[in-house]
Amino acid sequence: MTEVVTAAQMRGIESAAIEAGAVTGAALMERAGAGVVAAILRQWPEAQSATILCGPGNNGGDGYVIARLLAERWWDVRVLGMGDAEAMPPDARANRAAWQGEVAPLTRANLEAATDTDIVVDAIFGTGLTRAPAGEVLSVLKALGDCAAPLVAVDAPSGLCLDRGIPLAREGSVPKCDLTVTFEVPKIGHFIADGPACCGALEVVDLGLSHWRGKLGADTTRLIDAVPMVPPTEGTPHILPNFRKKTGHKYDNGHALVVSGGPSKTGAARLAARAALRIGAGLVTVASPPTALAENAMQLTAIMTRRCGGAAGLSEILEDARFTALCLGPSLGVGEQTRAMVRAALGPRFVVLDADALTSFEEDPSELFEAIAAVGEPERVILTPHGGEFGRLFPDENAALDAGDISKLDAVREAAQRSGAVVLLKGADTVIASPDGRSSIHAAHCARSVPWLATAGAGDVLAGLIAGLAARSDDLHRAAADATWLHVEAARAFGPGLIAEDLPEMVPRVLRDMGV
Ligand SMILES: NC(=O)C1=CN([C@@H]2O[C@H](COP(=O)(O)OP(=O)(O)OC[C@H]3O[C@@H](n4cnc5c(N)ncnc54)[C@H](OP(=O)(O)O)[C@@H]3O)[C@@H](O)[C@H]2O)[C@@H](O)CC1
Ligand SMILES: [K+]
Repeated sequence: MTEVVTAAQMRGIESAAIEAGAVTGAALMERAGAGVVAAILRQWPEAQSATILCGPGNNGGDGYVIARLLAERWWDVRVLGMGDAEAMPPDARANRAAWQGEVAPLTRANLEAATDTDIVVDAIFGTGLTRAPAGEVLSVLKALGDCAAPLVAVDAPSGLCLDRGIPLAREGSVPKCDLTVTFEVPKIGHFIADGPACCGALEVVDLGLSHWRGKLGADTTRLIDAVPMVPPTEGTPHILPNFRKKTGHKYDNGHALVVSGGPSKTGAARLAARAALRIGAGLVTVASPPTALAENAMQLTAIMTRRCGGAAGLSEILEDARFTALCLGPSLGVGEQTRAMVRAALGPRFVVLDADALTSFEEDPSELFEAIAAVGEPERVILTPHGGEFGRLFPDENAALDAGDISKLDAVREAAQRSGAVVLLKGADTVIASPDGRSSIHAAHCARSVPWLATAGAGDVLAGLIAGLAARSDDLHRAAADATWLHVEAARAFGPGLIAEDLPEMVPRVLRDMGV
């Protein structure tokens, strides 16, 4: 998996390399600018002219390198620059001085006058954006949205916070780019919240800093491959070992239990159960209230059924230690009976709590967190809320997220610490965080965009995939990350028209195509 970093971590990598004498800032800027030029030439081989918008810092410095390199290729290049050249950081100042052409002021009027350009390059702000753009530069950013020419962002669409993926000014203040070219390693803001929609396709230019990247802490966020990058990442070898079943007895691949709701509320559990079986749990059983047993049994074949009378019945079933993972919540009903079942479920096995198992603790989430803590074994429980359920369980984190004070990543990390559980917050940007500090992001954007996955029951399937993988795994975070990837991949493989029942049926094809 690829790491994704904050702006501060990126600065740390860059300055460690420079301080060690391995590279100069000027050389990095040249590599960065050359990387953007190469990406532009690949993407728009017919283009001949560009308007480069250069900011007052090193992002602007990259812009001056790009202007020079394109002019050397006989492109017609126009530069609009912001700020006083003397006040620029040294490498940027040197590159501005090396630019032989004119630098017109970066104003909305000058941008709108540049109608005859093939490409517009946004090199106004990158990782150094510290506050909301205002005044003339804000006006320029808004006007960029109306540009007819393709828009290429250097490191980031200007105005986007690369830690939170949100505009630092108000909505509409970050241009929607066709291509974003970032450096060395993608930033968190490229993948969460508004980031992917603003970035367009994302390309990463290697600056040769992998040695210093390797010194990032263990709590660095991972990107769940395959990522929406250009060119597309080839293969997904890291996933293979986890998807491959153990040769041997069916019990060697675990036994997943999915708890069903009552009569006419049983479909969600069956969807989850089928997903768990398809992803390779050795056995899957649906625990059903007696009143819904016939309804479940009539629609299940390879999946077994067990009569389960409430929390006491569940405890009895779980005396069989061969149940290695449990999924509980889809269509289970909200209330004390579900709370009691959750308490009964927590124990020496992986437990996926979804939907009603989460909402049932809305009045007092601490009751759930105390029950999880009482199990004593870390990383045994995963909570898989959508945005609404997350707000019910973690109102403080959710309020800070809504206010833009913290990123989705940090909100989920805090939720993992607060709950003592792995937390997976669903969305087109899915974030997973564990109490041990690990975090992962999956962005279903660009080539991996699957709007048709927003369909009834898709969440139940995800819960089942996690339970099925966890049943034969020893790492719940990893199982959740791989299930998230597979969920999107199955939706991509089916395409538009998808309904939740189709997702488990696509799993064999996806696994086969991966070479599992
Ligand atoms: N990391 C790497 O390996 C490499 C990084 N490289 C490049 O460097 C970029 C980072 O450069 P950077 O640190 O100079 O920051 P950058 O984004 O240019 O902005 C800072 C300037 O903007 C200003 N400013 C900020 N907010 C503002 C606002 N709202 N409104 C107005 N002004 C505002 C701020 O002013 P100040 O806050 O100082 O008053 C300062 O002048 C990075 O994104 C990448 O492109 C490559 O060259 C080489 C390899
Ligand atoms: K930029």
